[in-house]
Amino acid sequence: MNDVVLEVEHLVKRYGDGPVVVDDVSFRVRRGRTTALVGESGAGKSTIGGIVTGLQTATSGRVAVCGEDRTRVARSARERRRRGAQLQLVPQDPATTLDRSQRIGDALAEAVALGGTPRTDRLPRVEELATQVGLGPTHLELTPRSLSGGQRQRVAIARALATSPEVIVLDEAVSALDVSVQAQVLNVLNALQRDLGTAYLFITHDLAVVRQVAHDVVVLRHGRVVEHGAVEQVLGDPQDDYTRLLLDSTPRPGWRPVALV
Ligand SMILES: Nc1ncnc2c1ncn2[C@@H]1O[C@H](COP(=O)(O)OP(=O)(O)OP(=O)(O)O)[C@@H](O)[C@H]1O
Repeated sequence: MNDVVLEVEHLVKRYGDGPVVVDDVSFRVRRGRTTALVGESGAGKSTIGGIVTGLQTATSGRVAVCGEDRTRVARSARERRRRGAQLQLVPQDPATTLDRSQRIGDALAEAVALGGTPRTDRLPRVEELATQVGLGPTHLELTPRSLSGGQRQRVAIARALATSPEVIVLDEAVSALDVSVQAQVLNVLNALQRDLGTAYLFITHDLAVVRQVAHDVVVLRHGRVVEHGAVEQVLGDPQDDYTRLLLDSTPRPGWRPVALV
């Protein structure tokens, strides 16, 4: 039971007076494991990610990280830092969170400092983080502008790792990358999980990605969980029509688009 690092229980979200967009969603993420949250556009995936990371508030329900309640917004900078040390976010587009004119080395040093690493240990820690995500010393001298999309995403992952969090939420973090770069970043994530035991909540619309990284999957439709379980079980023998539909619309080896006549 104590290997549960993220617990979401009966989560409900309405924006203002609008309709319910997250409807009684519950799931868990275990230490060193990956849970994927899948569903088509508008299913409520990013809303759940926003609530879990504290960027949005839930209408009702409960979120706990490492057994501590996170339903309320952090009240102080100290509390935000403490929470950040346990859970980090990697967004779809790191350009939105990386300072375009800041050297990568400085951006990582800032994250390391926020994580509480003593001054004398910061440079070695920055170098260690860069190595962990497959970036070299020359990359640390560059600004995000001079990096490729895949390299920028590695920087975002390194920054998320700076506080040695128990869980990282990745919101469509590889969706904008082409397939070969995507595979490289997914390999980095898998290796880090093996070495560090970090848990991931992987938000994606892409079932091919789910097969490559996730242990468990939660299928969402219109804000509700339609199916939930081990990836092999849910994708290998889907019980819900919507999961079958998602699977049928995912390109696989040998898949041929049906000609429209
Ligand atoms: N700030 C907001 N105000 C009002 N409605 C919102 C807001 N953000 C999201 N919604 C609505 O909530 C529903 C769920 O959106 P959400 O972005 O969580 O879905 P998603 O599964 O992440 O979709 P996508 O893959 O397209 O990002 C949608 O109907 C969306 O229009």
